[in-house]
Amino acid sequence: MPSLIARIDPVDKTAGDRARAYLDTLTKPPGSLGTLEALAVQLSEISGELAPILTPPAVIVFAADHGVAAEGVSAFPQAVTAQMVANFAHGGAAINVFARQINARLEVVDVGVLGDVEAPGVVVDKVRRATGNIALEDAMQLDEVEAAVQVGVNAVARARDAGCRSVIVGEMGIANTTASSAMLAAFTGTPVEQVVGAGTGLDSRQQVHKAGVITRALAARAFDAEKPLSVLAALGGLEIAAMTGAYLAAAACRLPAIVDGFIATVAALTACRLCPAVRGYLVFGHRSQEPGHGVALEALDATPLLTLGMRLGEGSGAALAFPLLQAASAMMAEMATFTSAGIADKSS
Ligand SMILES: O=C(O)c1ccc[n+]([C@@H]2O[C@H](COP(=O)([O-])O)[C@@H](O)[C@H]2O)c1
Ligand SMILES: Cc1cc2nc[nH]c2cc1C
Repeated sequence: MPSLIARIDPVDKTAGDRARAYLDTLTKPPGSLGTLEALAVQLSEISGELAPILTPPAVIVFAADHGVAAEGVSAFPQAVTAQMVANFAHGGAAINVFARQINARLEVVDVGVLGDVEAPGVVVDKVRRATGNIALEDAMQLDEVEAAVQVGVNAVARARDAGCRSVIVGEMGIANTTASSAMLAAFTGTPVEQVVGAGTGLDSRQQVHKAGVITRALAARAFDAEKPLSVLAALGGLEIAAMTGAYLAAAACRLPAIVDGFIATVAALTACRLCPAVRGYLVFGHRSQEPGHGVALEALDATPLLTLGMRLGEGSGAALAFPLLQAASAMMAEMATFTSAGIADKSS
């Protein structure tokens, strides 16, 4: 991992300045395309180009189970993780639909599902079968964290080798909002009650129980909040570690990564704590309804593109945001300038 981190350069601010200047020559009042203009600048900073090609996008969904599911912290049984992996493989999940809409290369990676999934096309890269129950023991050993991070790095390498020019990372793992909330509380010191939510649909009484489990885990586990890998080992998840690796790898390849919801943003925060330069490569797709997402976004000083009241995961919100990135790049490539269109510029 140190060699991967050494390969991550800060984004190119000079290319961003060039993009900003070019934007003001296009046939529109300066700044009138709002967030799309900021997005175009960021895509130039990432790629070094005025109008980078972003297609095809890669959608990589990492799946894993969580021992803490035994504490009754999810509205759904643990078996749903494996069942949804089979659904991804057969093309029936929301992310399959949205990935098809944007012509993405979709890959599903089993980095730690408890059982064996008999389904075509799933990449089986199991580091272990589920994490330990964080209320009772560490989620993983440090060498398992490193192996799971590498699973994410390898998945991005496959996507790049297949010609992908942007990366969307998603996840599936029953109880992973518990692991994500615990990690976020550990990283930021935010009170547990402010980072706990319904996940797949807990009522308010069940959320109090979930907060109690997280509080116990935080008290019982040994970790150093300044060492992201130790936080992953004590409280995290195999898919969260793989997503962390995927964000690091996207940055090392100078590819934009679109961050999805709560779990994805906690993984993105983990990657940025490991290497702050990763932040410049991240575009935030949507704001999840999970309350901890706001805390995680604030920790990253991030404003998502869309607010759709979603809380699904799988990379779904990021996939829906992808056309906005395409629009930002296309506007740079295709819009006329004041000069080329013979339109009078703003009077001085
Ligand atoms: O992405 C989000 O913001 C999000 C918010 C709530 C739930 N999820 C999904 O729901 C699962 C975790 O919920 P839970 O209640 O089992 O912890 C997991 O598979 C996630 O993909 C995802
Ligand atoms: C059905 C279902 C689909 C999901 N996709 C991501 N997390 C999920 C959780 C459940 C329960």
